[in-house]
Amino acid sequence: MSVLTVNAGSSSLKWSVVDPPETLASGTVQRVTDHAAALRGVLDEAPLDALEVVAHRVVHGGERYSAPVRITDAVLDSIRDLSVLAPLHNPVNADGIEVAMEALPDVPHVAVFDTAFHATLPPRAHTYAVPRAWNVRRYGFHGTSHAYVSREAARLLGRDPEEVDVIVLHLGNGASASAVSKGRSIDTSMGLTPLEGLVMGTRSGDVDPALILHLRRTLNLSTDEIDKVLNSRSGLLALAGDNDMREVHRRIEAGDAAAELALDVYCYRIRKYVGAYLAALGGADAIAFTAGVGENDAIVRERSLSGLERLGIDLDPERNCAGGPVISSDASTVRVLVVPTDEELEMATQAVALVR
Ligand SMILES: Nc1ncnc2c1ncn2[C@@H]1O[C@H](COP(=O)(O)OP(=O)(O)O)[C@@H](O)[C@H]1O
Ligand SMILES: CC(=O)OP(=O)(O)O
Ligand SMILES: [Mg+2]
Repeated sequence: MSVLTVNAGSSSLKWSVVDPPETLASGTVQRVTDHAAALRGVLDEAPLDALEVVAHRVVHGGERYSAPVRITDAVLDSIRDLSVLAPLHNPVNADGIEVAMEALPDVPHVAVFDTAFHATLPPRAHTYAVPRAWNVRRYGFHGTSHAYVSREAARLLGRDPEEVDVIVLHLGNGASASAVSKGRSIDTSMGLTPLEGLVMGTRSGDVDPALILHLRRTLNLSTDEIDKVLNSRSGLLALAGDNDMREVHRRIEAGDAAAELALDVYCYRIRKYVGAYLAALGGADAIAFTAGVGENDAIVRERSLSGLERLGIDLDPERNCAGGPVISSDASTVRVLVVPTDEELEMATQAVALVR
């Protein structure tokens, strides 16, 4: 019995065939522009015998979905309706579902939502101080990854997830931080949409909300233009000229001052969220770095957490360069970890639990 997972991210299409906890095959199509075409290619090549279920990553589940759900036409409609709150993701997630359901009509298809793990946010963390009638709130994203990585972090500490407080730093093309207390997400940096919080490849993260008014009034930009700039042409891309952190480092080595500033802004934002979540949790047992940048980039990890010894955070430079799993010194009261995420395995496990 096996599960096909489809993870249509903002910059890539990741897939795997999993027989939990075993991954039988997997692949990534990078720099995807046409997710539907890319998925058709994957479906031609992936080993799909004895397929039991297809698990689809869906970024925004809105108010309605706080757990995985079997996909029906009505579910697909509501995923499309939520596109306005996740413009880089829900449309391609929905396209992927349509392609896969057409190609594999005889197996159940399950949506696993990025927002689900953050359904436990307390009101003080998910409420914006704006009129109630607007019916907006913080949802948070990358939840499948934050769930998996916070559990893995507890395992590395040799403790039960219910006993530990962990800060997870998911640094991919999209990036978010979360505060996970005793297995439950209590705060996270992305908000109503995946735009808020950390600096990302092409997204600004936190800005003064009045920036949008300022742009409308002074540059006369339309809502769609502002949306496009903040989501697709900001972040590292705007500051350094490239959204890939590896290229940012290459430019810094070549003496590029703009790239140096971009890295500085990126890491300083992470540092501020770590401070905020240490306070929210009342201290943490561990900080876990994950996703493309978090798992591979020792410089980002060092820049984000250096000089925090007074907060109990003491990185070991050699362990950090070696890539973990433990990268803090023995004196560090907060253990700093590198934990490779596995959204595919987590999605597959959740989908199997739903259909069996
Ligand atoms: N060795 C590396 N050093 C620094 N950054 C890296 C490295 N490898 C990958 N990355 C970064 O990781 C990002 C992709 O992360 P990933 O988690 O796969 O993102 P997504 O799921 O959003 O597509 C790339 O944009 C790149 O900047
Ligand atoms: C929610 C989100 O930003 O996802 P990704 O990092 O895959 O773009
Ligand atoms: Mg991702």
